Amino acid sequence: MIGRLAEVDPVLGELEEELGSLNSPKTVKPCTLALIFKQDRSKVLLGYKKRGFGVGLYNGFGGKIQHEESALEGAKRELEEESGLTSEDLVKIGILYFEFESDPVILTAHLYTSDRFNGVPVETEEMRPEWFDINNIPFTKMWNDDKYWFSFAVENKPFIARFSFKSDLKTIVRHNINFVDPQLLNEVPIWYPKS
Ligand SMILES: Nc1[nH]c(=O)nc2c1ncn2[C@H]1C[C@H](O)[C@@H](COP(=O)(O)OP(=O)(O)OP(=O)(O)O)O1
Repeated sequence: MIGRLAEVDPVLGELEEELGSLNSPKTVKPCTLALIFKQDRSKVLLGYKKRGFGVGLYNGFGGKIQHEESALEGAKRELEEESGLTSEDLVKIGILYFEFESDPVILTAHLYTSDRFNGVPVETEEMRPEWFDINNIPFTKMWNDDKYWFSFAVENKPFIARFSFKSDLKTIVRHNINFVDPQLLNEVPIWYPKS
C-alpha cells in the first residue's frame, strides 16, 4: 500500500515516492535478513559471509526474495539455505532500506527474528555460523548500520529504518529510524510498481 511510509515519516515518504515514480531511476532489491536467538535470548546466531555482498562480515542469514514468494517464504528459504536451520516462528520485526551513493538500487532488508528453530547450524558455501553472546556482538566486524538497530530486534521493538551509505559501503552519511506498529511491517510493499 503506497503512502503508508509517508504517514510514518517524511524521510520514508520521499523514498516511497521515488520507488513508485516513473521519473525516478530508483528501484528496489528486496532481501531478507533473519536473526536466530537461543530461547532465553542470551545468544544470537550470526553467519560469517564467505562470498558475495558483505563478504568478510558477520550478519544475519538472508538473500534476495524471489518474484513468486512472500518475504516470509524468502526468509525461511534463505535461512535454511545459508544456515541449515528451519523455523516456523519467524516474526517480522523491521524493514531496513539501504541506499548507496551513485547507485539507483535501494536494497531493502525484511528483518525477521525467532527463538524457536529446528536443526543444528551448518557451515555452507556462503556462511559460517557462529553463536555470539548477546552482550558481545561483533559490531566492528558487521555492517556499520547494525549497531544502530540491533538492540531493537533483540528487544522486539518493530521499526523501519533508512540508511544512506557512501560508495565505500562503510560510511553512513544519513540515517533515520522509526518505531512502528507491527502491522505496518506487513502492509509495506515488497516490490514497488512504477506507475
Ligand atoms: N547494510 C546492511 N546491513 C545488514 O545488516 N545487512 C545487510 C546490509 N546490506 C545487505 N545486507 C544483507 C541483506 C541480505 O540478507 C544480504 C544481501 O543479499 P544478497 O541477495 O545480495 O546476498 P547474496 O549475494 O548472498 O544473494 P543470494 O544469492 O540471494 O543469497 O545482505
